[in-house]
Amino acid sequence: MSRNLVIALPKGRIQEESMKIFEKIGFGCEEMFSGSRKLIFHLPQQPVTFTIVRAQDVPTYVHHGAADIGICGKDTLEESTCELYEPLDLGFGGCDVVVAEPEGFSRQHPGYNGTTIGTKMVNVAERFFANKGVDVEIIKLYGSIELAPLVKLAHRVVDIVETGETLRQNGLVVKETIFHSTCRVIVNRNSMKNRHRQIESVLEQMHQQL
Ligand SMILES: Nc1ncnc2c1ncn2[C@@H]1O[C@H](COP(=O)(O)OP(=O)(O)OP(=O)(O)O)[C@@H](O)[C@H]1O
Ligand SMILES: O=P(O)(O)OC[C@H]1O[C@H](OP(=O)(O)OP(=O)(O)O)[C@H](O)[C@@H]1O
Repeated sequence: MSRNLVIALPKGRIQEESMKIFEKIGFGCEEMFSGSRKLIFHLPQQPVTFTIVRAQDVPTYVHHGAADIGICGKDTLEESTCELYEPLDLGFGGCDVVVAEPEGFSRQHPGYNGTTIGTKMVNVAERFFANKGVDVEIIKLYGSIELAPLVKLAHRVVDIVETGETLRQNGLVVKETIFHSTCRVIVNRNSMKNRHRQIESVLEQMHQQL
């Protein structure tokens, strides 16, 4: 008998919605909803295993075949260098990836050339500015991105905006939107071939819930 279908669920703000969509297609797991600290859950009635993975690591687990299927934001996929299938847009987890700056900054410095950019999303930022043919210095950060321009670590940031509250409370404004992001289902390339019927059926059922 083949091994269980392994599904990588993202920890954090998109975890609950991700679990809910699987619950709706009959892959509910009470223990997983109960605040357990376990990172792996085998469904009792089905050949399905869930793993709990940091959102940014989901593409890596799926790319290497440690999971057959995963859920993560389009922003995470754009940042990742993994080769994956991305068959379904789930619609939730909506946010924009933007260039933001202190209010009024562009009146004095309208261009990007010679400026510094603070961001978690180094690959996205590099591609975006390279496509514009401008020369910027990118500074890799891991969080509190909006702080960077306030303390003169960087002129601007590339970051996620959902409600806009973090920008507002820190006196920043959007200069440009790079793209809109929503959560996607991703599938390992070999799994898509070797477990085609099973994965197609899961995708079809998920699609029906949207
Ligand atoms: N306000 C938001 N901030 C960050 N991500 C958001 C927001 N709203 C929706 N998202 C989506 O949720 C996904 C997961 O975000 P989450 O903060 O849980 O994980 P993460 O980006 O890996 O952060 P962390 O470094 O805290 O683990 C993002 O990749 C993005 O697609
Ligand atoms: O538009 P909003 O609704 O305010 O959401 C956007 C903020 O949320 C995220 O930060 P997060 O909470 O993940 O903090 P961190 O970057 O410090 O990890 C993101 O990096 C923005 O700072």
